[in-house]
Amino acid sequence: MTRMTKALRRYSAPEPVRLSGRRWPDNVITRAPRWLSTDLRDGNQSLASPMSPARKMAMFDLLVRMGYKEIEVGFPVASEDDHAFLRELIERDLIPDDVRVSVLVQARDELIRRTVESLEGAPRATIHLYNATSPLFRRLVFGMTRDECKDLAVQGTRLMMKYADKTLSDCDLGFQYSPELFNDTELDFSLEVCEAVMDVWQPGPGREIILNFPTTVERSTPNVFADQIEWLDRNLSRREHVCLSIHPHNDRGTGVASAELAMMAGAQRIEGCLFGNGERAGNVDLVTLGMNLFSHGVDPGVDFSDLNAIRRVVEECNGIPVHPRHPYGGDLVYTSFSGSHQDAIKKGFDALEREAAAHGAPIDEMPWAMPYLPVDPADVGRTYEAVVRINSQSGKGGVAYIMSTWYGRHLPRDLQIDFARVVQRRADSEGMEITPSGVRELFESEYTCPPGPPVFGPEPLAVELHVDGGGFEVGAERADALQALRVSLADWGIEVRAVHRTGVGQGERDVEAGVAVYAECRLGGRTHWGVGIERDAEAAALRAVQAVVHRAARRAEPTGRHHRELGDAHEHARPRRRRLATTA
Ligand SMILES: CC(=O)SCCNC(=O)CCNC(=O)[C@H](O)C(C)(C)COP(=O)(O)OP(=O)(O)OC[C@H]1O[C@@H](n2cnc3c(N)ncnc32)[C@H](O)[C@@H]1OP(=O)(O)O
Ligand SMILES: CC(C)C(=O)C(=O)O
Repeated sequence: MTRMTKALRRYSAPEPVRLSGRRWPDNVITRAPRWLSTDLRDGNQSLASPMSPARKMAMFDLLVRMGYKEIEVGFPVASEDDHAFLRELIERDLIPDDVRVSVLVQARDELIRRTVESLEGAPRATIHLYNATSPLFRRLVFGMTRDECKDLAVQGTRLMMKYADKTLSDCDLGFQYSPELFNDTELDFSLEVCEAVMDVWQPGPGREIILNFPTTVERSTPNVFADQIEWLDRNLSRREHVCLSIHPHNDRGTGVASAELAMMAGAQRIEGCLFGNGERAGNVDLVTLGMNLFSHGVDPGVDFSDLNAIRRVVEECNGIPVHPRHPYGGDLVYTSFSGSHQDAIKKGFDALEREAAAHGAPIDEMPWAMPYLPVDPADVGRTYEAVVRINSQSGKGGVAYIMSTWYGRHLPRDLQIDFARVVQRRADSEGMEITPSGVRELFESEYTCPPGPPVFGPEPLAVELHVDGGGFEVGAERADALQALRVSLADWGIEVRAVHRTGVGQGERDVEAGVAVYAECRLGGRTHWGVGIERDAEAAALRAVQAVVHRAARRAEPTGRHHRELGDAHEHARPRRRRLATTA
């Protein structure tokens, strides 16, 4: 018996909710909830080194820039830093008119008094009061009965209102109450406490109450939380004056799912942190939630269009790196290494370009239907550069993608296959990723030839292929020239099987303009590819064939067997009827 098997009997699943005729499974999320960022409170309190005032300010600025309208800025009685930060926001008038800050406090007289005082001068703010309500906490932490526990919340609310009456008469004051450990609390008791709190606060027209239900430690599957929220949604009195808020944690890794199902069940507001910072496995991740909405065409009401910059600020403020696989924002989430994924992505981008051209519309206005990419990286400020990266798992699609997107080289299919083998050999031998510039260098060393006549065999092959003068006739049309080239090369035992001509210069990194000719030739009994890129098609074609000869020579060089091949190839290359043109 392993240690874990033995330990199994220590755990049990929480009770499911008995809810008949549940409605949430049929609901669809069609609009964004109200968001509250608790980066500066729950997020901050989970850090080994809580944020300095400067880091807090950077986080606050970011949240405001992104469009968050409700921001929990701290627990003012927790630390001098929290208090000072709140005072700075108020005294320097740094809270935009459409932003409401909130502060958290326990249901303890002295702490409530000081919290209310810390808000003095704020034009608008929300006080967030909490106490734990679950049976475990009632027994273990507070030693209280249900009634005493309810009374703690009721007294806390009364005290908050009493102090606020004195100190915050000019403040547009909001109130939020959270039964901490809601998900572990008997539903009827959560309701009883909330109703008692509402009896004190008296929500009504123009006087909302935010009732916030946390999965303080996530312990159930998300459907159970959704059932709990639907049950509240059905049973809370004064429902139209209640903002039903949730505060999911992520202990089981299902914080986002819990939040989404709870929205379907009636939650109107969500509290969380950017990139899921927060206690233990984090608060629910506001980036993923917002981007999930976006990916369904629902406006999240928050701007993620420069996700890299957002991530940098968050990493800096929290001192915690965002995982490379973090949904939407991680370094690797728009990147594919594996061949079949790359092939599908390349085909997807090719189709998108074709469809955009057919509609005469820019690509970024076309519907997004891309294999393996749930959203367009460009929509969150990412480039396509990292979409495909090359290692030993890659295939021809990926290699072709790099060559076309980065360098504007649109390789014919058979050359893609040929080059993918070359890349695969290199990736296998080096056992690591090959960068795009590495791919290009490999391509050039394989398929292009250095300037000057090609070296072929022990003696230089005295061939320089000229377009005009002596070698072969060049017609007025490019096609004629290529045809002439084809005929003439046949004289040399070089069979040009296919010549592909494309423009170059559409790559992200390569603005070289001109014509690329990809020549597939038979020489010495083997197929060789060569590439020429020149200003005009004829020159490029000649350069391509020259590259073929060069490559054939290189491939024939190293071994005895290859030397024999070289001899054969040399033989094959001797002119049978006429020379094209020779250098001295
Ligand atoms: C799930 C959450 O994230 S809740 C927010 C948690 N965040 C924080 O705790 C960070 C800020 N907290 C602090 O800085 C400190 O805890 C303070 C300043 C609030 C209080 O500090 P202290 O009074 O020194 O001590 P401490 O936190 O240990 O207090 C625990 C006491 O508060 C009581 N308590 C805890 N939570 C609450 C609450 N919500 N309402 C009323 N009493 C509470 C406990 O029962 C305990 O009482 P006891 O001393 O009679 O046993
Ligand atoms: C104070 C409450 C909302 C909380 O942070 C939690 O329960 O996680």
